[in-house]
Amino acid sequence: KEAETRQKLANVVILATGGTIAGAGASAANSATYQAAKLGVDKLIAGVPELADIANVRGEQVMQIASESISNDDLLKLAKRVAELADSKDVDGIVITHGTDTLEETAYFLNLVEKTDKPIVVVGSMRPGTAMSADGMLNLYNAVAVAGDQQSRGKGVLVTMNDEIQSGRDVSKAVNIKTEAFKSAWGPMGMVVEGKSYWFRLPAKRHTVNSEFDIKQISSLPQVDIAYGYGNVTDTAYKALAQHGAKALIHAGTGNGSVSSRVVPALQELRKEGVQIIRSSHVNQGGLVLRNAEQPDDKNDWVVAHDLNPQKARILAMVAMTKTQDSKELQRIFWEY
Ligand SMILES: NC(=O)C[C@H](N)C(=O)O
Repeated sequence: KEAETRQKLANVVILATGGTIAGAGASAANSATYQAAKLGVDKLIAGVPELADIANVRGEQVMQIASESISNDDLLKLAKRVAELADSKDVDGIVITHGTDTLEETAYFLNLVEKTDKPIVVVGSMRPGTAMSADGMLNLYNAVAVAGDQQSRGKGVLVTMNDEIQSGRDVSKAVNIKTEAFKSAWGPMGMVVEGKSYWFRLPAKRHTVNSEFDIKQISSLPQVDIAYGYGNVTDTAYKALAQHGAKALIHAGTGNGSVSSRVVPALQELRKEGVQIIRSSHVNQGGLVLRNAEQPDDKNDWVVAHDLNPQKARILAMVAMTKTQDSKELQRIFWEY
């Protein structure tokens, strides 16, 4: 009988990368002071015995780091392992445990390059497992539930935090310290409660199986950097980043992606030298940047990041530039993904 139930349950692989969900503090009162990336994946799984009721779960430790230190090479390594597992007949869904600081970047990267409709769910926590009211156990339980659910197929890479199912493309860490940290300008796709998913929306942008990008064809990512817009800004950072090899610069602009008059000439010059200039906005939620509003993008041959925040725009620019160096193609990709 038990063997029969096990056969019916979905096979979910948990790929652990570190972060606060694997963190440990000195006392239960330490909800914000702790070391990230301490616990191994087997301990994470053992900490939530209820996982065995909803899926056949096994774990792999892909890396053990705090997510602010994730590099492009780490992204490639993780994405390639996800692709291998997605190809495997005995894997129904994949969960990635991850630090929350760059979780939105990894989730968007996977959303662009994984050619599978199997559920891929990225999850983290705001408090370490040693803290009072730790959120990691429930977030992980929900992630496994969503990854093992047939209904989650073909909806792009997902993020489960704070009982919500979010699109990996749209979601962003908008708040720190609190457990309600992850928000999307366009709202969550659904809720997951007591291991059951409730869906309300679908993503409108191209992802996973409908993406023109495939991790199996990507072996390295071009250097793309971000420079920040603010009052009294100079062009120093932009020029320095280009000098140090940036192939594209994301302008984390004020408001509508506006650019200071002190910076415009340097960006026009850098574009002439071949660096792609991509205007995005650093407003907190929903920075929609329109082409030729604020700046004459057609004349400057610049690209706008659509609704992508600067860190997500960096991810898309890197992926896109593995295929094209043409600014018009880049702009098409920014509209479509
Ligand atoms: N809550 C967290 O996971 C934060 C941690 N610094 C990380 O991103 O790894």
